[in-house]
Amino acid sequence: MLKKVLTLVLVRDVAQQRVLLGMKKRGFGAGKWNGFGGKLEPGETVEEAAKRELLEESCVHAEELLPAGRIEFEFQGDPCLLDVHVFTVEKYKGNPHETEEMRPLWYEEGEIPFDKMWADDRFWFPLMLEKKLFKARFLFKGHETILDQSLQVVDAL
Ligand SMILES: CSc1nc2ncnc(N)c2[nH]1
Repeated sequence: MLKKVLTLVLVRDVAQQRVLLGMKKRGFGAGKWNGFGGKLEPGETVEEAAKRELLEESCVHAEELLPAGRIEFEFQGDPCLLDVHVFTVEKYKGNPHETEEMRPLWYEEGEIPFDKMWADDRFWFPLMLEKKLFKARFLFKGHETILDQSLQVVDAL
């Protein structure tokens, strides 16, 4: 199996109990509210890539990345496994702005639009919001159906 490392960043306004999501405007996952992130560039650490993608996609500058979880995605029939490092950001600079990639919007923690997001999010978002480190695996059939999954709280990633 080929493995591709990706980053996924959720910005939190803890004071107002809100989470920043982005409406993906093109490419993989277009039409869904997502976290921010993407691929690593050559020579980049996971953290550097996470900060860069967040800035590029939302104009928000992360001052501190908090590891939140690790998710492995498999898509039936696709030999490439996605190894996603999930981070939350509570200390950041700048206000979210729409970019070519993403239209950012703050959502109240109790009103996350799970039915307009990837199907996996509803399973791990609650752990992320409770600051419980998690490891998960999802086997997708297409982009909407989860065939198999595992999710566990861990002491360390
Ligand atoms: C490939 S499956 C996937 N789940 C996701 N959840 C939130 N934001 C993403 N970009 C996600 N991708």
